[in-house]
Amino acid sequence: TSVWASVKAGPPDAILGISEAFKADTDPKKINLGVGAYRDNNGKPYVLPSVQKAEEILYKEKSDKEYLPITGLASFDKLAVELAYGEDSAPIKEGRLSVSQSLSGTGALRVGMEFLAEHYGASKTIYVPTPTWGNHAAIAKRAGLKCEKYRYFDPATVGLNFEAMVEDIKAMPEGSIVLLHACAHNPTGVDPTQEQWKQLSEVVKAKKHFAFFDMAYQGFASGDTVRDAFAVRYFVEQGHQILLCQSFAKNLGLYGERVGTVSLVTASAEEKARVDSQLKLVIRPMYSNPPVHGARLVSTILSTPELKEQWLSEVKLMADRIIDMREKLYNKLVELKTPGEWGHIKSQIGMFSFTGLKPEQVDALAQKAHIYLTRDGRISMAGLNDSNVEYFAESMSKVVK
Ligand SMILES: Cc1ncc(COP(=O)(O)O)c(CN[C@@H](CCC(=O)O)C(=O)O)c1O
Repeated sequence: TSVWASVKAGPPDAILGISEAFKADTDPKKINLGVGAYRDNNGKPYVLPSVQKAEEILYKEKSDKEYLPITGLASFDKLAVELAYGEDSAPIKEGRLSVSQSLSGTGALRVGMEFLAEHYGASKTIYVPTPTWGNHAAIAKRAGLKCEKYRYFDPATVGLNFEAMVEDIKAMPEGSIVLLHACAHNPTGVDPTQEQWKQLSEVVKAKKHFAFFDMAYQGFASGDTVRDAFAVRYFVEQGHQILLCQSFAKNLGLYGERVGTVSLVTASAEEKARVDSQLKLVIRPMYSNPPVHGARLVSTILSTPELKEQWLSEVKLMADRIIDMREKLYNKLVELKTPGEWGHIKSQIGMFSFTGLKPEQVDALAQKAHIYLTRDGRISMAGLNDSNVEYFAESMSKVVK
């Protein structure tokens, strides 16, 4: 028999599998609201003009294709964490922020969790919100961490169950690892307020928990990269030694370039050096060193003032278009007298709206209306535009009635 005779067929990915089903559908009315990837008002992927300009600059530079260091392109690492933490962040100024380029956000999560599994003594359990991004638990498992949950979303109010979240964080064994979405929570689009983040910092500190931030959407929630980094910067100012996973997939449209960072706040430059050396020992046998092109693009943009300004206006344009689609979808659903309350579609922020649609309603939308979204009822708002939002609202209204 074949060497692989015993290999079982695995399930399609809950998110990326939706795109496969969408591609296979031949109906011209089809709409893909699955994968969290921005599309412009014509439904097309958007290569940011600032990225196109950086491509031209790089092309003229005719750089070589040599290996990067294990921790990536140094200029990219520096500029990326300055964007996240702020240029005047104490760990950066005091030379005690350990940072490595990563294979986008997923790679940062994997390296970060493997690092904790090996070096974080207080716990081998990471607590993730309910619900959370579909890949978090699988990454934790392969990284060697146990994955548990804390309450987060309240279906009754379609909002944050802050009291339950705090209660669960307080109930975790001291020193637990708490995964926090820095902004634009996926899949719910529901974030703590700045006031609530301050309370969360106190609760995490009181229990000596470890704050593990996933920031995949900086700039995408509010259109303002500083505002979206509030939680990360506040926790650092409050003295938490956080780990941060950063992605440039969405806010710079570099999905397939796989550009991100993983960073850890340490106590001193000497400790940073030891942490750096152990990060390298996790990365080297995993993928040795990261791809150079995307890092050069980001480094070019963030180090050229007019390009950075242009980029910031582009990320705000993307965020604003999504907010515009929230308004339009809400108005259409109300116009169609769709049973139920739909205000959450407007109040949620970031790429996604957690509609409240049930799995069987999601299946009906795929089968009858050729509209694809994840079975938890999440829709990627950027999949909507002025020419399909009415059709989507009508179809959604039908399955709800
Ligand atoms: C919270 C969160 N963390 C990390 C990532 C990883 O993104 P990278 O591309 O590795 O930087 C995503 C992407 N989630 C999107 C995109 C598709 C996917 O990878 O699932 C989504 O949920 O649709 C995410 O939503």
